Amino acid sequence: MNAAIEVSDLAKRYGDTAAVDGVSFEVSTGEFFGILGPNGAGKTTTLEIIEGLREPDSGTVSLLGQSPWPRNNDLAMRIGVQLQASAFFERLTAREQLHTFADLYGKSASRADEMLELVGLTEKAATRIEKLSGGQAQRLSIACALVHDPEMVFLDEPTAALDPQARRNLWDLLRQVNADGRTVVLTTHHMDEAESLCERVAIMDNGRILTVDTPAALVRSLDSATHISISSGFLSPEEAARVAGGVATTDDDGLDLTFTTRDPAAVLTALAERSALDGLRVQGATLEDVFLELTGREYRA
Ligand SMILES: Nc1ncnc2c1ncn2[C@@H]1O[C@H](COP(=O)(O)OP(=O)(O)OP(=O)(O)O)[C@@H](O)[C@H]1O
Repeated sequence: MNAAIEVSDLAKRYGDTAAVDGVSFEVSTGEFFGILGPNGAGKTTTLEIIEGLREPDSGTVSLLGQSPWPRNNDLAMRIGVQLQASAFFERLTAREQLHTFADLYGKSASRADEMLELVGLTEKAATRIEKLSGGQAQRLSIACALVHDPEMVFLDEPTAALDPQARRNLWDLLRQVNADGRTVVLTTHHMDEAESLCERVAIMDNGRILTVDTPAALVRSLDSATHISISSGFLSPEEAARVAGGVATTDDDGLDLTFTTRDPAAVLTALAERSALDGLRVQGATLEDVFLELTGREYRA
């Protein structure tokens, strides 16, 4: 594995708060890596230390083979950091904003326009920052992070405060950024975002990393049951018991008849044989179940 980032035993305190408390992980070149955790878990602090924006109390970071602290220009040219929309220059249009960033990095105006196109904002080029929607502003901030063609991009909660459609559009953009060969590291408190985008996820809570793996492996490691529901009223209790057939428990709340099983194929086959598939829903374990298993707490972002 060719590590783009190596983080070892990182720690950072703010007064009594151990914001980052012994964090270690590696990210390989070209990987889409996520740091997932609830508010205050320490994601932003970890990211800022890796980006070279904050000095750790202890521990080491190797970013593209170099130390990000104190800041050095070589690294600054090779990484892209998505700024919060509030960090934009005031009163500029989207195009002026991006041209200003391109200029700072010694890149051409045509490169800036290409980035505007990439993030789908060409039509909004002449719109002033304060008139952009939340999703458009987020996309512009991603364009700013990409304008100097960095090898690696850092995004801190890139889809916070977006509606579901805008989030999905942004996911497509981020997948494309990664497919273009860039290493992408993002923080998120959305389980579904981590599950959908990231090749590997570090689950963080109270300044510590609880586990790091692919979302699929994390969910598989739970060995948890699958819930299969159909609408109530299509099967008698006797038939439901036959479908369960000793491999499932049943629960009927008057709306849904739910089978909980570790052998979903058997239950689905028995339901299909009876043509009892009305309102079918199949729910496997999710990263939320992984968080619950690791912390004993429900996940609340
Ligand atoms: N500049 C600071 N001064 C004091 N405490 C801080 C500072 N920055 C962060 N903290 C505290 O450190 C802890 C970790 O914060 P951090 O912002 O890294 O978490 P996070 O996982 O990114 O959370 P969020 O999703 O809410 O941004 C929190 O308890 C926070 O209150």
